[in-house]
Amino acid sequence: MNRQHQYRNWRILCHLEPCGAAEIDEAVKHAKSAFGHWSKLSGMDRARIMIEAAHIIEREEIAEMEVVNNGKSITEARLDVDSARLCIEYYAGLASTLAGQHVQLAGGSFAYTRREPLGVCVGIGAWNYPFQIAAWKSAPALACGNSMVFKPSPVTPVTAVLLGEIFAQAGAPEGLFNVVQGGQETGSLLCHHPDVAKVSFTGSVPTGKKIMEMASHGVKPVTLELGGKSPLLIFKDSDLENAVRGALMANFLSQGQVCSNGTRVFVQKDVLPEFVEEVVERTQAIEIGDPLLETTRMGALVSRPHLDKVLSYVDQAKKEGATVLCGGEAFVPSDPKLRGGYYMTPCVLGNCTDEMTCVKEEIFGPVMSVLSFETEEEVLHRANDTSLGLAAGVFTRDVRRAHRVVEQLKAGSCFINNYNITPVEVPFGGFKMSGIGRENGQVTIEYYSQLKTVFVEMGDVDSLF
Ligand SMILES: NC(=O)c1ccc[n+]([C@@H]2O[C@H](COP(=O)([O-])OP(=O)(O)OC[C@H]3O[C@@H](n4cnc5c(N)ncnc54)[C@H](O)[C@@H]3O)[C@@H](O)[C@H]2O)c1
Ligand SMILES: C[N+](C)(C)CCCC=O
Repeated sequence: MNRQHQYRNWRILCHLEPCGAAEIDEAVKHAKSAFGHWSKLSGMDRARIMIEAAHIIEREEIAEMEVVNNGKSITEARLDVDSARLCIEYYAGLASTLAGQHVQLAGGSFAYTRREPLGVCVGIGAWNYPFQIAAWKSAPALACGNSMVFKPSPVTPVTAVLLGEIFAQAGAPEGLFNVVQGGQETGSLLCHHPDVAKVSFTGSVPTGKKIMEMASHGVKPVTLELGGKSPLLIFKDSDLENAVRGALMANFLSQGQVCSNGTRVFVQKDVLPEFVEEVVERTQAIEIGDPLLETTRMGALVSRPHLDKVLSYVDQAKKEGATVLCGGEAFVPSDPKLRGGYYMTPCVLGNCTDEMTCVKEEIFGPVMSVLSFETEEEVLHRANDTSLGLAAGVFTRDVRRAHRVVEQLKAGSCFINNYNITPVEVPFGGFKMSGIGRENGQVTIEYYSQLKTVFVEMGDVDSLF
């Protein structure tokens, strides 16, 4: 097929220029100036503006723009936007609770601690949850009194700009949340900028390592939310209906482009045939197509090169001996306006073994690898045999087994009898090479603030000299 014909339905959303050193300098300067004002406000005053931003998010139709930005279904985009809104509300609630400690010392002297903001924080986002990532980073940063310069992925540059407009509309001081566009060069300029106090990054492990290295030059703290190859353990005593639902949630949200996905599905041998039959039937029933339709459950992958990469993982799996139980092919929707879109049929791979590439590497697409196991000890060893540790899940009716297993799973987020839920009140982040620090939950306040200790002498100086 000639390329012109194949891609005739391409539409250009907008033209964006990557920001260079001068633009980055300007953005950081604005953020620094906003920080001066914002950091002096009370938590209650910061909260008021953040709550207003959350209300605007509720009123605006952002989800449709996210669909166009990323390709995911409107149903999922609405959930992502809602998670962004909830996150901003949650941290608005925490803004006025930030407090230090009072410590009594001898002779009436005392010390107290102050929780202070860091300054200008940089956020660098991945393309799979563009709006949500911008909110998950900016909400705790702003609640603590910081300002932010945010760089979305150049693949999905649109909706972070909307968030910037929303904060401004809500009454945030000019320069509080700035969006800069560009790829790795722009990101690198941000990490190296001397007036940047912290870098919070979401993306791949190789880029995460570079971010950490760049930040180390300025001894800047980093939050790294990186990749995963998470295990999902399904024991024979589990409620199989729920386990199948969980496996689908663990693999096919956002066209499988989810860091926390449980792509290594270990099923106890006794229930493997039943599980496979049910999971394949449900996977084949997933409605693929126009992501703006209410009935669609799987939209388009993010780009042509990414679709090609995911399909090549399926080919490689076949060559290495896995069985394609369903899907794994490029999909051409019947609607002519969608032809040339980056669709594929969700795939379940059977007969997988631990050495296969599909089981070892993060595919970041709708490809579930099913593996069989016999004992708890064996599956725990295999589940933990990876350098990554973002998430893990277990399905069982045995409550003692559930807690015993999660205690031994080496992952930052463990799910018992569910998968891929991320309430904003709960910390999220990885063990091992899946990252450093946490997003969401109270603990994230510690990643966007620093403690100052103040000693107060009530007597005379007891000098040794
Ligand atoms: N743990 C999490 O919360 C989480 C969430 C979403 C995605 N991810 C991971 O993200 C990856 C997919 O996203 P991606 O392809 O956008 O990742 P990526 O690492 O290619 O890019 C992420 C961001 O980093 C920027 N970047 C790239 N090189 C840079 C450099 N040298 N200096 C500064 N910035 C640079 C990119 O422009 C982009 O904004 C997957 O591995 C996935 O698991 C993790
Ligand atoms: C909301 N999810 C589906 C758990 C995704 C969290 C962010 C990771 O990519």
